[in-house]
Amino acid sequence: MALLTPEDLENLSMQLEENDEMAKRITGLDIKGICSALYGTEPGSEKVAIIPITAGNGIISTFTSSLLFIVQYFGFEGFVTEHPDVTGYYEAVSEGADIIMMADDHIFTAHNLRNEKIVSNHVATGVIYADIASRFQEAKSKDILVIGLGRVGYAGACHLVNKGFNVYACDPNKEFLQKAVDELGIKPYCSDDRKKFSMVFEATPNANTISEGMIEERCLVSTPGIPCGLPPEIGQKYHVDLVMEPLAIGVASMLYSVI
Ligand SMILES: NCCC[C@@H](N)C(=O)NCCCC[C@H](N)C(=O)O
Repeated sequence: MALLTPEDLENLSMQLEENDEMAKRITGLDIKGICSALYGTEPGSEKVAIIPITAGNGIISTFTSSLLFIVQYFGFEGFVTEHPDVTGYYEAVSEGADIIMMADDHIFTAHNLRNEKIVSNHVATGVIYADIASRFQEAKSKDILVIGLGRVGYAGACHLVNKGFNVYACDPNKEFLQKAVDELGIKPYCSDDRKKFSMVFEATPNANTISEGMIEERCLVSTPGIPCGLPPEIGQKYHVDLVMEPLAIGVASMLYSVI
């Protein structure tokens, strides 16, 4: 899994506001509205503790401060613990945190101590980006393309199947693809079919995974992927609406899913 870098998190406020406006324009709902529709929840007085974690590759300089900005943007009270790791956990609980957020190099989690709900960033991110793709108001069918069936893509594909969409998917890993066919009943996407989509959920850590043979003239691409899977020239040529942001949309989904 590619780790975030401080460069990914630069101008987070501007990226979040631009994507919030884009989501509102093309789906009719802003990110808060999509999260509420997804989970049937609304923020209350939950207090969120964010704990820096030194394991593995260690602390990413702007990660916890970015999380604090995001938590507050979505209407929660939040604080970053003074200490990392176990000491930070003890501090968080002692300070009355309702929700704990922390990440090592493998799992980024939100855990609600009051209702015991817990979620990983992979699942929460896959679900919300897939949901955004499925809400394209100009879509003329329920056909939707999922590119990438790893932990994020699979969670998104599962959500779309449950919502009743015709899910086509592709992944270079044939085992990932077969698992999704067997367990979710998705249809393998083959570029030879020359089928075009107006809704694409892209969940790969690779650039340029979207080719022009895949997309309709009016199309929504929704992706948490870094780098972006949509080549800029194709985005311009097809007037693609792109929802892509490195951290905040997935974090909003995590928070609303555990309250
Ligand atoms: N959609 C967001 C996915 C984030 C994930 N790819 C990542 O970089 N995880 C590593 C975070 C490490 C944080 C560090 N331990 C800290 O606490 O600063």
